[in-house]
Amino acid sequence: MQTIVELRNVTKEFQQKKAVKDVSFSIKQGEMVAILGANGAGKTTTMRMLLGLMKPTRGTVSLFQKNPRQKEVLEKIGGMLQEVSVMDSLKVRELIQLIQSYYQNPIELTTLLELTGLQEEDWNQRTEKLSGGQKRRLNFALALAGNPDLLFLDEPTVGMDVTSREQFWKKMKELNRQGKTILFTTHYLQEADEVAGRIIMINKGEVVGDGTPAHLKEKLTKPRVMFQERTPYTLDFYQNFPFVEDVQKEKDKVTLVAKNSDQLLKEIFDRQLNIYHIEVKLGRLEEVFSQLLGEKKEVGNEMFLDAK
Ligand SMILES: Nc1ncnc2c1ncn2[C@@H]1O[C@H](COP(=O)(O)OP(=O)(O)OP(=O)(O)O)[C@@H](O)[C@H]1O
Repeated sequence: MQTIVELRNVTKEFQQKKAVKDVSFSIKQGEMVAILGANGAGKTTTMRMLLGLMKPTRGTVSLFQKNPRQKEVLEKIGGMLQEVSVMDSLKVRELIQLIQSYYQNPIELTTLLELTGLQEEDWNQRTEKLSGGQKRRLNFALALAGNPDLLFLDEPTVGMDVTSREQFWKKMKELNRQGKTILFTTHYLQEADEVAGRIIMINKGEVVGDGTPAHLKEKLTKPRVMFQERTPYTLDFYQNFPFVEDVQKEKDKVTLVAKNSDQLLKEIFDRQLNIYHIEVKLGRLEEVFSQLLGEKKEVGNEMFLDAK
């Protein structure tokens, strides 16, 4: 597949501060890529340079082998940035139609409604009257309005409720299957793990990890052997078991963090433990993060990261 996004040795400095340091990566057509990193890691700055909204201090950015500001490129890309700024005096429909008029093959309005979850009754609303969630949907609609081949989404699901988030990713996967290339940032590790084919991790302006979620987890986490007990064993028993690094036990459900999952399984079978539903799983993306980025704190089921 063709390379359509390329950063070569890109550095961005603000006064004395280096927000992005010598970053290089490329993305091929059809990829769905998540850029992850703690607050202030340089994700938005990278996104802005890709969208041609900001020039790198050094290095080159190209989209479709061209400068991101060229008209042929702008016609093929769509972007949704964190801050929601729309033209207040227009109605939703007028604004979308205005944006569509800049593109050669805009997406059909009904398809756009369906993709973005905007309701027909929102259509004639003035944009300043929309709620936060509706404004994000409108922003998403504006990113998609020109039927772009390449989409940039900066924290697209912030502020969305769980159902909206699920629906959003379902649509994104559909668009990706149709061949669109999607690059997004998020702080929700679980959604990156579920939807991204590739994760690029940025820490303090530098790329510190790049690969499929499975590849990163294989490389940087310990596997888990999980099962249920028929006969209860004590925590001590598991802690002293060969090839076990850590133990989590909740009622009859046991998770053993393995130093070596094949050897651990062999020991389990040799000793004929009275257990069932045995599964081997890779470690979690959160661990990849703590390995690569340092401190973390948990909020609900998701992991948010503190910049060090
Ligand atoms: N216009 C600017 N002027 C000065 N410093 C800036 C500017 N934009 C970003 N920075 C700094 O560059 C660094 C990277 O910021 P950036 O917004 O790219 O991070 P981020 O990874 O997107 O963070 P977050 O997850 O919080 O959105 C931060 O230290 C930030 O303060």
